[in-house]
Amino acid sequence: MAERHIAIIGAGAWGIALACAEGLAGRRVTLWMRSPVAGTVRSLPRLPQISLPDNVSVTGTFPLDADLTLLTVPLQTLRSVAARLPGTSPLVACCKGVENVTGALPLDILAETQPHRSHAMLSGPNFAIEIAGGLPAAATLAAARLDDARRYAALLSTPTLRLYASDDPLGVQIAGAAKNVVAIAAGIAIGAGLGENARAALITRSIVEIGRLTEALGGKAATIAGLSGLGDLILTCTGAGSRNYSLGIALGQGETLDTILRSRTTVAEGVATAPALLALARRHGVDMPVTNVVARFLDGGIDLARARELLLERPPTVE
Ligand SMILES: NC(=O)C1=CN([C@@H]2O[C@H](COP(=O)(O)OP(=O)(O)OC[C@H]3O[C@@H](n4cnc5c(N)ncnc54)[C@H](O)[C@@H]3O)[C@@H](O)[C@H]2O)C=CC1
Ligand SMILES: O=C(CO)COP(=O)(O)O
Repeated sequence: MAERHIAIIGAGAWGIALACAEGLAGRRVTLWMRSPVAGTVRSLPRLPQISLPDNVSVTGTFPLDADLTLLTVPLQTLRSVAARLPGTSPLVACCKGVENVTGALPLDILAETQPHRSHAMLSGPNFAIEIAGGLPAAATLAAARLDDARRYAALLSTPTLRLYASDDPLGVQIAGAAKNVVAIAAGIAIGAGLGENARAALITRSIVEIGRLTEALGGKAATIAGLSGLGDLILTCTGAGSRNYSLGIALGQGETLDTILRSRTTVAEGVATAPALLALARRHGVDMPVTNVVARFLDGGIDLARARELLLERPPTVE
């Protein structure tokens, strides 16, 4: 079989990690970054401890001839980057979130900016540093047509990164966006000293609200039990490496959002996604209590004491 060429757009932690995984699996990889690079670059600022495999080239020019193009820029910048992409290869969104201004999901943005190309979504419980280090992991590759999802999953799977195909891109996108918001809630619970029981309750109840929104938008609630839903909730709501969870912990300990954001250079997608996800749910008449508390707390509408009450004091209904 001819050598496969994978283009990766965005050289943050996730782009670097996927470049390592694909490069080590023997594929030719072109990793695009917005700041021009000179000469042969083997390590990049977001994961400085990682050395890129030889078959990964880093460039400031958009690649033209890839078999598949992965988009690994932060969700809020996806539209501006996708609109400039040349070529015809299928596009795989690897970013998680809801666009703040428009309420668009990743594949809505690709449909608007690149209407003539095929689109898919990759999402799952995957900390970049572990993927870059070749540790075993799994994720979901979803496309509207299962045949496409299978093809792209086969093209991208590696001996250590197992990709499962899905024909529910909507559910996978909602799950990937919502888990970052829930991770902030889980962090707040732990940071505020509410305990691990409280966190487990939050994670479990969030599955219900994410499933409700997914169904209301035409997706499958069962997707939320998979890698992009439950899998990523477990990782992000308990893993110390999560930026959303650690941001929540700092908030729960009383730090202000401004101070936390000023001390960081990496993206915590849940911050911009929380209000957009809540607005999306409201437009569809879906109640999302966990998302509601996170969005209101982040915008200063409620204080920590009220957030704690709201997270834990809803009258129990029927499970
Ligand atoms: N880091 C992780 O473990 C994982 C991240 N993701 C998702 O991948 C997406 C990217 O996250 P990370 O790579 O971790 O972020 P990061 O914070 O490490 O890096 C973001 C990168 O995007 C670049 N960037 C920012 N604005 C840009 C623009 N307008 N045009 C071009 N490039 C721009 C930055 O220079 C930086 O290199 C997010 O949606 C995140 O949720 C998904 C799975 C795992
Ligand atoms: O999406 C991720 C793991 O699947 C990364 O989570 P954070 O963005 O919270 O670090």
